[in-house]
Amino acid sequence: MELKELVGLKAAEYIKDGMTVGLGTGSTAYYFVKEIGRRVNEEGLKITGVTTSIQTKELAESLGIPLKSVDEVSCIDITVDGADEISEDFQGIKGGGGALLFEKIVADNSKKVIWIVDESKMVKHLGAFPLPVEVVCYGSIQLFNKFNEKGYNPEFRKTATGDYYLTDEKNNIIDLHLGEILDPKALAEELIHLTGVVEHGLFLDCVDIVLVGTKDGVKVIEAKR
Ligand SMILES: O=C[C@H](O)[C@H](O)[C@H](O)COP(=O)(O)O
Repeated sequence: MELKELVGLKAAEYIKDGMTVGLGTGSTAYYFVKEIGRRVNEEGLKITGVTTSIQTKELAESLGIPLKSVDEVSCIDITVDGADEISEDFQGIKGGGGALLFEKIVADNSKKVIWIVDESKMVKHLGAFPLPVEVVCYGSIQLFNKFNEKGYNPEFRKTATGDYYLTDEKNNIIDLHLGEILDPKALAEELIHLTGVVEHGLFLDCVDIVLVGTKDGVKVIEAKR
């Protein structure tokens, strides 16, 4: 079994009847959502899902998982999501799949957040993975130029056909190729205050449990935040 599938199945064990569950986005979260769908259909599991992207909404709908929007629930019991990088002190980069904005809104409204990754995502410092920054289209070239001046090595995310990538909220993404982020909190603070930046992919002090898929099985790590 693929490591991504292993952690997806393990995460589903945390989900119990009556819960409101944040359904993450990406190729790892896919296995979690599939398993929740299977349990809803085969075991009669009663949950309400809150999705983190149009992609996950379509998947969950196709599996018959009952859904509500984040604004229709009082809070979310557990959110299970993937991550692009997790540092030694459990800070994360997310948004490789472009879903960072909805993912952060859902995570911020969750009592417990679980990230599911394979061991290749566990790093010492964040930054080898390009940091996604979601920006409104108007003025995005000005922001790009600012990032360039700061030496952040920006790159507009493009589609396979060469068009500017658009998020579910119809914003652009600028990926910053930083190499190493030694002070993620300072960077997060700087980015979120730039006019035109909607959100960035630094997910700080956000996760409670990390499930890491290794060749020897799933490692369960309780993160302190
Ligand atoms: O925008 C996408 C999300 O943040 C994903 O959870 C993240 O990119 C990890 O995706 P994957 O499990 O496909 O590596």
